[in-house]
Amino acid sequence: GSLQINEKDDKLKAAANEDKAAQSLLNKLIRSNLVNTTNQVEVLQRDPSSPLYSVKSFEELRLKPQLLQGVYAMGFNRPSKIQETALPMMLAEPPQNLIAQSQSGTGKTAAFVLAMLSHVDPENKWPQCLCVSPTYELALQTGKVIEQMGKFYPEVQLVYAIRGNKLERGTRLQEQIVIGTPGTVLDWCQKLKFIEPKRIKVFVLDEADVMIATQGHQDQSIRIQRMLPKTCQMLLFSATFEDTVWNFAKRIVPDPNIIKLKREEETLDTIKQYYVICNSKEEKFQALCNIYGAITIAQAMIFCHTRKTAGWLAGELSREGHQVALLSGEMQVEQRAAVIERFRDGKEKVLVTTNVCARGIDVEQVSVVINFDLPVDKDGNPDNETYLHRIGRTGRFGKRGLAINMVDSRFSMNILNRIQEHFKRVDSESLKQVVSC
Ligand SMILES: Nc1ncnc2c1ncn2[C@@H]1O[C@H](COP(=O)(O)OP(=O)(O)OP(=O)(O)O)[C@@H](O)[C@H]1O
Repeated sequence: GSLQINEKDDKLKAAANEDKAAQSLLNKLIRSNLVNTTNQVEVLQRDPSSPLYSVKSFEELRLKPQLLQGVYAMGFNRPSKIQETALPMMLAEPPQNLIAQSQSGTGKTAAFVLAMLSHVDPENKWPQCLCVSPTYELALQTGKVIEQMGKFYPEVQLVYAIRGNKLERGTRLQEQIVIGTPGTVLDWCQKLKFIEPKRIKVFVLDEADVMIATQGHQDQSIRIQRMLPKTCQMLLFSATFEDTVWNFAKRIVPDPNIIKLKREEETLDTIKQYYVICNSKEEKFQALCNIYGAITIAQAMIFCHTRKTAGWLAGELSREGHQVALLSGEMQVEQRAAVIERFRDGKEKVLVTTNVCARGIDVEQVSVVINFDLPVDKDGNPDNETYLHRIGRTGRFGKRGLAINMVDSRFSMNILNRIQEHFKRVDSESLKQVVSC
C-alpha cells in the first residue's frame, strides 16, 4: 500500500517540478523585454568595509570593446536594476562570489553571461566558465544569450553539456564556456574527463529554485562545485528565495555577497475590470465577438477551464477569421514554447489557453485578458491568486489594462462576487457590467 502511495507522490512531484522548469522557460519566451521595477535592491556585502560600486552605464564597467558592442547590439541601453550592483561585483578583481535573487525578467541571465564572457581568456583553448541549468531547454536559452552577446567576440566558443551531445572518449574540450545540465556536466568533469574542473574560473548556477525542485540536481550540483578550485568565482541565481533555496545557495557559494530585489506587488489598480452575463458558452462566444467588434484589441489572452472548451473556442474564433494560438496541457514543452514565441512575435493576436496550462505565465505584454471561465480551484472555490496573477500588473507605468469576465450561471456569478469581495479591500474600482446577451 504505502509503496504505491509513495510512487504516486513521486510522480506527482516529478510532474510539478517539470512544470516549474517549463513555466520558467515559457516565461522567458513570452517576455522580450526587461520587467520594469522600481523596487530597491538589498545588498549584503561579504566585506562591508569595501566600497560598494553601482553603475548607471555599461561604459563604466570597462568591458572589452567587443562585448560592449554585443551589449548594444542587443538593444540594451543601460544596466537593469539588478545589473547596476551585480555587474561591478562580478567583474571586480579579485572576483567576488555572489548570490542574487530577483524575479524572472529582471536581467539576471544577461548579467552572468556578461560576467562569463568578460572573464574568459580566448587564447586558452580549454573550458574556463561552467554554467549549469535545470533543463536542456533552459540551457539552450542561456546559450542563445551567450551567442548574441558574444557575437563580436568569435574567438570565444561555447559547448553544450547535455544528454544528447555525445562526444568521443578521450576528447578534451577546446571551448571556453560550457553550459549544461547537472548530470551531464558532472559526467564530463568526473567520469569522462572532457573538462578539467581545476581550470574553471567561473561557476554559474542558474535557476537555483527550479534546480532544487528536481530530484538529484542538488547533489549533482554540489558534487560539481566540490571539484572546482577554491579560487573559482561562484555565482548563484534564483527567482525566489525560500529557505530550501537559501540553504542550497550557502552550500554552493562560500563567502557570498548577496543581492536581493523584492518582487513588485501585483495590484489591480490600473486594470479596468468588467463582466458580461450570458447563459451558455455559445452566448459567451457571441459576447466575445461583440467585444471584438466594438473595440480594437491588439493582443488578448483568453482563459478557459478545460482543454475541451479551449479547443472549441479556438476553433470558433478561427472560423470568425481571428488568428488564434492555442496553448494546451497535452502539448510538449517545445510545442508550447513554439506557440508562445509566435504569440510574442505578434503572429497571432489571440492566445486561448487553460488555467492549468498558463498558471505562472506572465502576460505582461498583453493588454486585454478575458476569463472565458473564471478561475476556480479544484474544490470549485474562487482562485483569487490566479485571478490576480492573470490580471494584475506590476510596475507598468501609464499602461492601463482591461479584463473581461464571462459569467454564464448563478454559480459563476457567485464566484465573481466572491472574487470581487476578496479584492474590495485593496481596490477602489469595482467591476462593471458591460454588455449582456
Ligand atoms: N540592461 C538591459 N536593458 C534592456 N534589456 C535587457 C537588459 N538586460 C536584460 N534585458 C532583456 O530583458 C529580458 C529579461 O532579461 P534576462 O533573461 O536576463 O532576465 P532574468 O532575470 O534572467 O530572467 P529569467 O529568470 O526569466 O531568466 C531579456 O529579453 C533580456 O534580453
